[in-house]
Amino acid sequence: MENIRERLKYCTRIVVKVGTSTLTYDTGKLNLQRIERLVRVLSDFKNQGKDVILVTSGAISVGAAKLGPLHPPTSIAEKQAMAAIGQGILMHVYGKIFGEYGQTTAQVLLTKDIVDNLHTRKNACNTLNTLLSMNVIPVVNENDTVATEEIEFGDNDTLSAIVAALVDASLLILLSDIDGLYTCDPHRHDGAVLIPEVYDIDVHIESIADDKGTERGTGGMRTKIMAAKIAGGYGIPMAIINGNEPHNIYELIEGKDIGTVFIPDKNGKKESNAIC
Ligand SMILES: Nc1ncnc2c1ncn2[C@@H]1O[C@H](COP(=O)(O)OP(=O)(O)O)[C@@H](O)[C@H]1O
Ligand SMILES: N[C@@H](CCC(=O)OP(=O)(O)O)C(=O)O
Repeated sequence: MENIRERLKYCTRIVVKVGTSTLTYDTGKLNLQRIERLVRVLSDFKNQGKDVILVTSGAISVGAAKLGPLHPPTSIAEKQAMAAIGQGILMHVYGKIFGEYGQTTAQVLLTKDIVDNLHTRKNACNTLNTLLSMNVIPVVNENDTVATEEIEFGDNDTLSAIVAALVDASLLILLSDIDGLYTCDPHRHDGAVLIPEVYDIDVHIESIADDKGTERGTGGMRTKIMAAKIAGGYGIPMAIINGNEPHNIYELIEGKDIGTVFIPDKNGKKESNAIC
């Protein structure tokens, strides 16, 4: 069987999703050391001629931390307000650090209704692809300030898979607080074993992915499996690797045995921009 990991080095358009627990400390504030390392790796990929799209979480956490511990969000409106505060801080930090490596970033905020509607989906698609043609790094998040239940993705794992489809990416990487998909949640069970490759997301795989993640993450493994299904449907491989050391992305791309790689169904659509 062809080694999918060997092929990862040829991926030219990469979507990287980073979650709140990877981006922030327990204080809710940004882990600048880690962000700097991540930005350096992604900028290096740009210098190699690859297209890079960053899907970032963290707006609510960073906004709440800015207001201080006396203001924990208690309602949806407060979370939305905190996202409005935090999103600006996130973009300022990304803009500054990517700028130090000569890269230009652009903020793209999406909600589910935008992607569900043919007309607005086409607009999102055109904007993302035009930014990439301009050599810009789109920095994507859910538009939390307006997202309520009916129009939200609810988690950035799913959002990142949709974004990967919108730009016809060759690889989606989820940076998690764990090394990949295990036979059961290692935080709750002993004897969990890492699964290096998944060829078929069947009921067994779905049953081992728990939705209870860490306190600061959303969705646990279940939303990551949903993301792998969406990406796989468009012929896009997805990897889950530990984001504690952004250098891990190099190892993955070099074909090293790291994380879990979901191999897409050969019958996946894989028409160019099939979703648009
Ligand atoms: N089968 C599984 N394998 C690995 N982790 C799992 C599994 N089931 C549930 N999890 C949980 O999912 C968590 C990762 O998801 P999450 O908390 O949403 O954080 P993030 O989005 O930052 O990766 C892990 O820390 C782990 O506790
Ligand atoms: N859009 C939200 C994060 C949603 C989300 O999926 O968070 P995470 O599980 O940390 O990737 C924010 O920026 O705070």
